[in-house]
Amino acid sequence: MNVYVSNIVMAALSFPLIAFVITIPYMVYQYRKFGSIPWLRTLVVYSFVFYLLCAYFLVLLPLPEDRTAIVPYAQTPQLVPFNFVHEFLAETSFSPSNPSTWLATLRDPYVYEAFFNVLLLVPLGMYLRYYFRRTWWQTLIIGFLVTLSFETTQLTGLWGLYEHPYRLFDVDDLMMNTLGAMVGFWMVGPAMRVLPDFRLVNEEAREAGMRASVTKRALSFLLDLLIAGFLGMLVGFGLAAAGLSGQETISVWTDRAVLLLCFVVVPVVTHGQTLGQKLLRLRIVRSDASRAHWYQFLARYGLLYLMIWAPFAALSGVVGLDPSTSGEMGAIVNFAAHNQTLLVWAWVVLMAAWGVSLLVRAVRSWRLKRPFVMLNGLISNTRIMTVAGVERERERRCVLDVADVAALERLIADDGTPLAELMERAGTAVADTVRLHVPDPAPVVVLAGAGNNGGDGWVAARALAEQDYPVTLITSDLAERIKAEPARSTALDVFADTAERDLPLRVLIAPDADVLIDAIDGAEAVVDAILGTGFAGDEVRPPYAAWIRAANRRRFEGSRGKGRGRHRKRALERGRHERGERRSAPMRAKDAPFTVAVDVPSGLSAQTGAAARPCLAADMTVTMLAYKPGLVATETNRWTGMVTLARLVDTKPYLAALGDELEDD
Ligand SMILES: NC(=O)C1=CN([C@@H]2O[C@H](COP(=O)(O)OP(=O)(O)OC[C@H]3O[C@@H](n4cnc5c(N)ncnc54)[C@H](OP(=O)(O)O)[C@@H]3O)[C@@H](O)[C@H]2O)[C@H](O)CC1
Ligand SMILES: [K+]
Repeated sequence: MNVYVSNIVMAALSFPLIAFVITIPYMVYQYRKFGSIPWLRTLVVYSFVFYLLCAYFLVLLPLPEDRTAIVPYAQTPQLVPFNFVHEFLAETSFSPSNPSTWLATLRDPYVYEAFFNVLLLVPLGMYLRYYFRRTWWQTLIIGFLVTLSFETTQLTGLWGLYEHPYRLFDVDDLMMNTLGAMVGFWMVGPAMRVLPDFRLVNEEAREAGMRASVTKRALSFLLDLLIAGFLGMLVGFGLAAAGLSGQETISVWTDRAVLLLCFVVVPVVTHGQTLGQKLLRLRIVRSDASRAHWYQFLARYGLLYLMIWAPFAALSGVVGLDPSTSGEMGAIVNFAAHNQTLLVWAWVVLMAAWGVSLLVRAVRSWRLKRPFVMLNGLISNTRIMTVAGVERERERRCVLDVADVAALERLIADDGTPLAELMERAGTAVADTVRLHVPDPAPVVVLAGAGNNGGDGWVAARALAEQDYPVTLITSDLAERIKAEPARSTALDVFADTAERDLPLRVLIAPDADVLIDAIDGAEAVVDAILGTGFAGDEVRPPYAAWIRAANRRRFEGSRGKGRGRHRKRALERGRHERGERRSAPMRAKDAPFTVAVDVPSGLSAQTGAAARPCLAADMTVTMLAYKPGLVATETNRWTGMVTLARLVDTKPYLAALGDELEDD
């Protein structure tokens, strides 16, 4: 027993070192893959590393005294399955019918070793299922391979490091370890219902990763300094080889050249990325996310260089250091040494001003939830954004009026991609969004209007049903009575497909209020494909108004089946959240379904952003082809939730043509 404990202590002692070594690569990998690093993931990954360390130490330690040691019992592999049961029965007085022998059994080495062998890989099975999302058979194979690696390491004497096996290769160990992995796999199953789902954690991390956090920027700067330091070292070797190593001025200027290369020349070549930023998918841009000029990189990093070194150099002058000892900033130091009183004051004032500005910028960024802006960024009019953030910002700047979107659609159709195909892609994009937020098949309600926005809804409904999501599509009329094209043919197509392929998709035509509310109450996701860019007026007509009210009620009040009925009824009568009379947006209910609006939330004018009565409140809006003016105004955020763009096609060439057309007009 003591051996187990001491091995775990050994693992705990070596863990900080391992953690230190893996942290930078881990952060770089996570930032590249997800953009941000949730604490939960770090906890899980580091605990997994610690567990592996414990497992290997338990299996491999203690090592024999010397390389040639022969451990007699370990020389012949034990290949008889269940040998430990025979040995146990042969050597003890255990009798199943005699309870007084049971307790002694637990203290028997054969029993507790088998127990520990099972226990050893229980966590592995848990991690494999919960974090790595492996199936049972993959867990079985991985569990077996891991235990095989333990046993072969023992058999080969740490892969040849020792001349003889120092522990017994035992098939019973293989079996018990693998069993342990499977026990872990089954045990974690029920817990996964309450544990956070890592697919959603990843999704949130991706969203949060759109921002260039302070940590991410600091890490990229650290990487750049490491790269510059390494290059500086190489140059140093070069200088030494050329016999120039002793010359201070040369080394000062080569250091500066290396910094210039890393922080100015490289960004010029890569259009705004130092190597560290490239690694972490960051980019230096102007404050409006447009491309920065070479002199801005120079200003940004030149200022930073001065901000880091000048105060120290000036201070050393002020405190009377010998200019010749302070190296590269000698001139400043020299000047400072001769104007001490003046400089002491100038220095104090500047530092105080800098401190105050730092505080102001920090409070501003915290209150407005905006990234922290560095002083050198402010002066050079540059900032660091994530590559994805730059992309999104640029997309959001390319806003098209609703009439222009229609013109764009025509251009695309004339070029050979018909509207029906665009509808197919639009609906698929919506279904993909639902699947990202509700990763396992669960009931979905699609509210489909009679226009082409509804057509997108029909496509999304089929795409989800194809992935085994039980879908209820609510429509106001029979598919054949839909007037808009290609919505009509698409709906007919989906209808026929559903019957033919027996998809889990039921269509409710003009359901009454109770049926509608029941369907929405049972849904994990709601797709709002009622009204899109074709909506007009400041009131939504029936039956859509009732659909929107039902979806909003479920979103803000929770499901009807879950108590608080009277309270909810009153709230519904007041209907304040629909009329937008509340100053602040109402709280989303905890159990609200994920609500995604197709193109624009129903009731919101895509052109002006004005909300009609009622207007649907979504968690996310997937808008097609281009952002519309009504979606980018911050006030509409409470209806749209986060807005993402589904490009459907590469719109760049068409946008250029459209631009020419608009100019001609
Ligand atoms: N942009 C693209 O690339 C694509 C967009 N698609 C989708 O199509 C819609 C636009 O479709 P459209 O048919 O032009 O219009 P809508 O479906 O948004 O709306 C038309 C229906 O709305 C009814 N309506 C209008 N005002 C009201 C109101 N105040 N109350 C109730 N109902 C209203 C209207 O009924 P009418 O009786 O007035 O005719 C129509 O039934 C776009 O948003 C995208 O989602 C395609 O997928 C292709 C690609
Ligand atoms: K909609």
